[in-house]
Amino acid sequence: QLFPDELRRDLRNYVKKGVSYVYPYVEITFHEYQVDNSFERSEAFVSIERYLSGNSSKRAKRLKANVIKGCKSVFLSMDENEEVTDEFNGIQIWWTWSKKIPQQRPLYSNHRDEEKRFYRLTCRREHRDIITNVYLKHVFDEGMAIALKTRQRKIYTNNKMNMWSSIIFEHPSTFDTLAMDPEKKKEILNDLIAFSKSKDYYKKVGKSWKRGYLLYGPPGTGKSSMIAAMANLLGYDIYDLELTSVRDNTDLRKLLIDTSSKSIIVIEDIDCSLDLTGQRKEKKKEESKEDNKDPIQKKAKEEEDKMKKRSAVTLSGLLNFIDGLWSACGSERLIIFTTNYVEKLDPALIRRGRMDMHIEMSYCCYETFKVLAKNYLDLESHELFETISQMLVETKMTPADVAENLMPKLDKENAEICLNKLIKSLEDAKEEARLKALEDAKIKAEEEAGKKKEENGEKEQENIGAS
Ligand SMILES: Nc1ncnc2c1ncn2[C@@H]1O[C@H](COP(=O)(O)OP(=O)(O)OP(=O)(O)O)[C@@H](O)[C@H]1O
Ligand SMILES: [Mg+2]
Repeated sequence: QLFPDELRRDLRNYVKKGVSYVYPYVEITFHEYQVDNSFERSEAFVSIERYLSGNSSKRAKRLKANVIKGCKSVFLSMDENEEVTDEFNGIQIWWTWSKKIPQQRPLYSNHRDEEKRFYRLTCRREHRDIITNVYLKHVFDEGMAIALKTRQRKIYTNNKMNMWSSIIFEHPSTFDTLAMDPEKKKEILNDLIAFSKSKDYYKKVGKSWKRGYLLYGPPGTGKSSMIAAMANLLGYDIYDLELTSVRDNTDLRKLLIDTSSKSIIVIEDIDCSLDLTGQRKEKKKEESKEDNKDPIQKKAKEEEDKMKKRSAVTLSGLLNFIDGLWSACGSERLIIFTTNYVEKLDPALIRRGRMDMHIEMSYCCYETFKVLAKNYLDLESHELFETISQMLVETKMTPADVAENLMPKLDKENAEICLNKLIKSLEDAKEEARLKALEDAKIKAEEEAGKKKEENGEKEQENIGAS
């Protein structure tokens, strides 16, 4: 034997080293499926796909359009074997993707197309460390962020089987269209943005990353619109929790464990959805309508009442959900309660720390009106604004009603006609309020007179008895 084994091995290593010395690049490959028969696409692959679609579709010459499930826009990616160049801190990186079609088709394969797709990154050898340590993290983070931005958001509601069912969430309300005092709006906006960025802070202080808001105010003042605007701002999903169809605390817990991070959990009308204070309370507006309901509606109402009685979710169950230990599973969540009657709520439910921010949505003031006029009529100022401003001080009207008046109904209705429509309704509302006040005063006077009469009657009786 001319070459002993050892020598041969050394020689081989030498040749390898020599070649890699001449070849000044490093290649890293990312396969779509890490394990051959796994269903799940590798997270790295998906992130790279998104990153490159966002970043380099401008640079690639041949593009491929994809529609991805659960993603709201068409997204472009480079075509097969196309190369795109990315730049990071002055370093050049080349990306390509291609696929391998295996020689032997596996008998059982989970993938629809058996080809194996992969991305390949090429960079210069001296950049290897910065690429693997910094650049790739940047790619993954960006890719995740793009995925989050372009995904279709959902609104979930709990059904009778105690599971969430969802539909696509496409509410147009935003903080621009939301009419309220600009300063208060700014405060809420800042609060939300600060929350969404403070992952590390919450970790540092040892709190789970969530925040509670209580929205209260009369019907039609924009509480639901505010929630939609929050979801749109942060890109969160919404879980609309109907407490009356949750049977007990165990079911509540199960539902909440099933929610994902980056979401808003909403309990609307908390004062009437749960027996929190010992007696059930209904919305006033519903009570007055009770008498002239048709039988079908009445039946439905009875059913609902029955449901409510069956539901054994308790205040302590709910509080546990808000800040009990297990509420820490999952993170980055907002919890929002809405109510028309804040004074009816149990103080334990709304104390600070549980509901971090109390937001009052109130009747339309001049500032609110100005936002609505801008949104609905494209008006920044008008000679009628002055009049309306004064009338809004005297008369309570909800933003919903003001908006209704400002909306042009017919094509020929211009801004001035709409403003006059609003003035007319404000006058009507004022008159109505005046009449109601008179009526109330009359009833009160009658009651008092009745009481006096009774007292006098009793006295007379006593007098008769005494004599
Ligand atoms: N502050 C507001 N800014 C913009 N639009 C508003 C505002 N308030 C109400 N509206 C309009 O009125 C409609 C009803 O408002 P919304 O459903 O948000 O009221 P709400 O406070 O949730 O009422 P409820 O207590 O009955 O649930 C909305 O679709 C919206 O168009
Ligand atoms: Mg609402």
